[in-house]
Amino acid sequence: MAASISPSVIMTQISSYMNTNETSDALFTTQNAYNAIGTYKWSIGMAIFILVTSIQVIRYNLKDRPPPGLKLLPGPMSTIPYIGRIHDVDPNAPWYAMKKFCDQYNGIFMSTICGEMHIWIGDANIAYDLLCKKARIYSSRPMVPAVPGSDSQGQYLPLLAHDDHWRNQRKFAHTVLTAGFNSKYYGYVSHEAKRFMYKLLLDPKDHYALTDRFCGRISARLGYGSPASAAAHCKNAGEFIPQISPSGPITNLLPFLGGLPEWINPSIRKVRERREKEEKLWKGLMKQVRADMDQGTAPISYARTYFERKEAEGGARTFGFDDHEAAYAVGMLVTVAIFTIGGPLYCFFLAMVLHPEWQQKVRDEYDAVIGDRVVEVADAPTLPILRAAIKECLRWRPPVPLGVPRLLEEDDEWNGYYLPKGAVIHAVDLALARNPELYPDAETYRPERWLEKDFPTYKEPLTEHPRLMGHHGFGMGRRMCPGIEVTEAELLVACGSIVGCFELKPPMDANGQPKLPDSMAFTANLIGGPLPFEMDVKVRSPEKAARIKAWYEESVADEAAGKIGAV
Ligand code: HEM
Repeated sequence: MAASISPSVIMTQISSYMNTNETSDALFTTQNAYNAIGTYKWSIGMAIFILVTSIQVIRYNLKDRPPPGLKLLPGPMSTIPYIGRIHDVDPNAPWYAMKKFCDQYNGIFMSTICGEMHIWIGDANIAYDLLCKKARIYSSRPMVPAVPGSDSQGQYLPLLAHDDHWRNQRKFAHTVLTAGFNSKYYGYVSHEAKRFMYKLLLDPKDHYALTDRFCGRISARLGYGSPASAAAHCKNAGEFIPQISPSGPITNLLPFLGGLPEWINPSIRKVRERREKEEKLWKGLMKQVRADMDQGTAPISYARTYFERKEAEGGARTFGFDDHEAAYAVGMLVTVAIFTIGGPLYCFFLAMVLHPEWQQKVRDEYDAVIGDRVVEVADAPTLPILRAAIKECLRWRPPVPLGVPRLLEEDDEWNGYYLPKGAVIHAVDLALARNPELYPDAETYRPERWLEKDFPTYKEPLTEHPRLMGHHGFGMGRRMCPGIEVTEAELLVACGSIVGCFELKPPMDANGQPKLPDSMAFTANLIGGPLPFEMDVKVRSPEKAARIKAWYEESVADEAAGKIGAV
């Protein structure tokens, strides 16, 4: 996604880029033929850089002029023309500055980043006016500069332009996710929660990695019917998300560097290598599912659904795509569900450590309603306190604080302002989540805002509300997130079961004082979550520990008996 720029991000990245020795190590030690280039490589590199920059600056000065009668949106002055505003934006959390500017400019402002216009929306009504009412022209995505062809090669659904690849993949996602929802995700979620708790019991300090792996295993099961690829998917997801983030490769900040050879811009090589590995992984898994289907042993999965539909249609282009695109459609759904759910799940643990009073309320509800078993997806209506504690995490620390960027496909006008074709549009979720009228005391974690009548966000009946569906954190209009229900299911089961069986506390320092985690220490990625923090995870009683062990053994036996995913 085209990147938001920040002053220090650019300076830090440029300096680390200029200092890297990677180029010389990789290519210039053994091949004499390159010696001459080696000697002048920085001169050549600088010459190319200056040439490309000059062309960009000229183009920038000629485009985006408003037609008569219209004006450009207001926005902060650029400290360095063309590059964009480059001070007072924290490179590790640019969303705070963007939220501040949204407030300063009454909910919408523009900035220029490397000659490209970015429009930032921090008001839900304006976002609705543009992204929903004018969905025809506001539903595309810009290419991620560091991932060439991200919008056009029929690969990554969330990044595709508003085209037939997107329509086909979106339909596929809707089909498999709805089937999963209707079948309560085939029991995969509670099945994996038993393993998660057992592993936590054995190794309570490993909570960060276990959280990631829990999401990866469910995702791999849903995608391919087996958790075997979970580790490979977690690794790929962990490398993919920085590569599409402003804080990732330098190309996302200075897109014209994407045109340079790999020896000048080594980040291009890293992206290429990850994509090659990912393609091999995803195509290999599709072959495996096909082979398991031939043996009659393939559990239900997105991949099996694709092949079954293809067979039923006599081998035609099912969902409008070939096997190559099908591999991407499945692989991307598996990948995206790891970091999107993993971040809020870990954020829930953070909130529980910082707010023991809410941890106790969630636990009391578990004791009263669930008693002595793992939470199931079907328990949702009876657990409003748990749902409120989860939803408040997504509002308090939005996992996609800048939204996922859109690309404006035609020139537009809004309230006398000119919004040019090609502008990158961001609905800044952090700003929406801090609306003081909707969310009084917005900076504070207060799940009661979803449970008590005197809050503007309260909704009845509590058997249904609060729920994640309809929350602005999942976007809006045609590109709204299709993964909301599976998110609800995984968070409900994992958060409820873990607080029901364990106590989550801050560790004590040498003076016996609690070492509270930093509630603001989050990843710098476009879609993120808390950085690993210290947390004591203690099982509530020896009886609970015995139950967790028994549940796990049952789950292993169920798996061995072929009961899991046997649809
Ligand atoms: C807390 C969890 C999640 C959050 C906060 C979240 C948020 C978002 C947001 C903000 C968007 C962009 C919407 C827009 O442009 O208006 C999006 C798109 C998307 N999400 Fe999620 N998401 C989550 C979980 C998931 C899961 C679990 C999946 C997969 C099953 C998923 C799959 C997708 C896909 C495929 C898109 C692209 C849709 C399109 O471009 O048409 N998300 N999500």
